[in-house]
Amino acid sequence: MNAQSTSDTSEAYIALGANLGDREQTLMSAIMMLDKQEDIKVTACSDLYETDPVGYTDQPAFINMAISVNTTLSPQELLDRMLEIENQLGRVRHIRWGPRTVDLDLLWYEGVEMNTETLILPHPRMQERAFVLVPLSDVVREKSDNISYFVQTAIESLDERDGIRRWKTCNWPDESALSGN
Ligand SMILES: Nc1ncnc2c1ncn2[C@@H]1O[C@H](COP(=O)(O)OP(=O)(O)OP(=O)(O)O)[C@@H](O)[C@H]1O
Ligand SMILES: Nc1nc2c(c(=O)[nH]1)N=C(CO)CN2
Repeated sequence: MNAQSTSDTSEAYIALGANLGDREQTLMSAIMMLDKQEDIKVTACSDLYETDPVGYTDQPAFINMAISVNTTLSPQELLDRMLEIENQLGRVRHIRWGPRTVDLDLLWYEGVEMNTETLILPHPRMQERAFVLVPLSDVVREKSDNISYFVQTAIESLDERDGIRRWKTCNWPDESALSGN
């Protein structure tokens, strides 16, 4: 059974990005692969945004999204599943901040702050990235917890919000809502 919202489940937020191959198809595959796991349920999905590359700029535009999940996994277990999915979808690491088939970042995990060699929470660079915060604001809008306040405050503090274009809507779990927008 998929992870439902009970006392042993936690809410987490994941950012997705892609700028190689069929970006939209790859991102939807990643979301479906997460949701198919017994201990992860995807609960909401942002719109899809086309975004100009940040950091290393000589690369194609990205599609960026964010999702919320309920999970019974620990933060590290959840990250490990995300990295497995990146590998299954053919991600190869070349240049830091360079082109990628798919990138999954764990942004925030309910009630957890941590800093290990393999996982930092909340994600250390999320506050400065419009390509993360704008999609994330779609999925935190209805939330009553402090993530919503955190995201809103961070968006207001951004120096730069250009280069982010709404591309398509995503009415998860109705995949057909993606086509023909
Ligand atoms: N919150 C986090 N989410 C995802 N990866 C993290 C996180 N904290 C630490 N990491 C570590 O970062 C490593 C490298 O991640 P990745 O290759 O996706 O970086 P990047 O996308 O190039 O850059 P950035 O981290 O700035 O987005 C991962 O293998 C993981 O162990
Ligand atoms: N627009 C955009 N730029 C980026 C992105 C991304 O997802 N979107 N990811 C990066 C590495 O994490 C570096 N630069």
